[in-house]
Amino acid sequence: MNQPYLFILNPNSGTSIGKRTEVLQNTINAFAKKYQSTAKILFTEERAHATELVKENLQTEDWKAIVAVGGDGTVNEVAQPLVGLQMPIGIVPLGSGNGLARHLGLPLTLEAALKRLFEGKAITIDSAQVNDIPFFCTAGMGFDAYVGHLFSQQQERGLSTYINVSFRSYWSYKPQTFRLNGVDTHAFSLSFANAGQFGNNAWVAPQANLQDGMLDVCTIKPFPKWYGTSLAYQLFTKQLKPSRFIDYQNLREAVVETDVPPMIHYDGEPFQMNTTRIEVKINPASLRVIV
Ligand SMILES: Nc1ncnc2c1ncn2[C@@H]1O[C@H](COP(=O)(O)OP(=O)(O)OP(=O)(O)O)[C@@H](O)[C@H]1O
Repeated sequence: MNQPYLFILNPNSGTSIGKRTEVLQNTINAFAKKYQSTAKILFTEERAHATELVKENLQTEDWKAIVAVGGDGTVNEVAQPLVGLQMPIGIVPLGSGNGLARHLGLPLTLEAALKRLFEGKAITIDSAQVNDIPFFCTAGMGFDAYVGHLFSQQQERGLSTYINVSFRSYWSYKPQTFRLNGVDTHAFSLSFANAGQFGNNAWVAPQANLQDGMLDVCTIKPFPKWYGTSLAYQLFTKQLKPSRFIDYQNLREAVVETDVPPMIHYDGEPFQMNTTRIEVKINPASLRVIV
């Protein structure tokens, strides 16, 4: 028998996990059996529960990997306790955006993702943190954080809800001023990219590399409304590049100061900071992930 796998499923991720828990469990067990392994399957019950489940179960067996079944928020919660450890995370990307999985080129359907998991190899990637909150895909302030906040308040998740919320927010959102490494920066959004995309193939930093020990910091400056369509086109065709509205910096760390504590997002999860000084930094080669 091969080493067992621990699966953590978030029934709230994406649009389908909660509706087909039995099928998911049966499929995971069938794959484990096919690869002469076993699977322990646990479901999260609330926000942050995945992190607790990983901590409680980390030492109970000689796991081959701990697998997040869900979106970037679930990956974040499962990965947090694995930073700096040899234990790899596996990803079955059944969330709404699946930014990290898409960047890594992982399959997005259940069967294909499980096949890759059981046949894949572990690589080591960078992780990052915003103050003391780890993130693995992207974090940011401004428009992205605002959309993340509104998205989290919707009943339905999934891509269509995300587009709807983004489109509605676009008309009312007012750019803000951030002091980025001592420089006053009036911005529509400020994004810190470990991976290159927010999810749903919205590539905010197409050049981002998960193994270069650097963050790609993307400032989208305030732009006229007519530029919005062109910006969206560039974002979704992986063609965003420096221009009079877009600025990139390649940094190991950044300090952002604001007048009032900002709303941020980390891996799409909205979070209201309680401080006006935000430090973002990269932790090179700190997470093993099966690809
Ligand atoms: N049982 C649960 N009930 C409600 N919310 C939960 C539960 N378990 C976890 N959560 C929360 O669900 C949220 C969404 O999870 P996740 O990010 O994986 O899905 P998603 O937003 O659909 O996908 P993505 O982040 O890729 O767009 C996270 O904030 C997570 O903490």
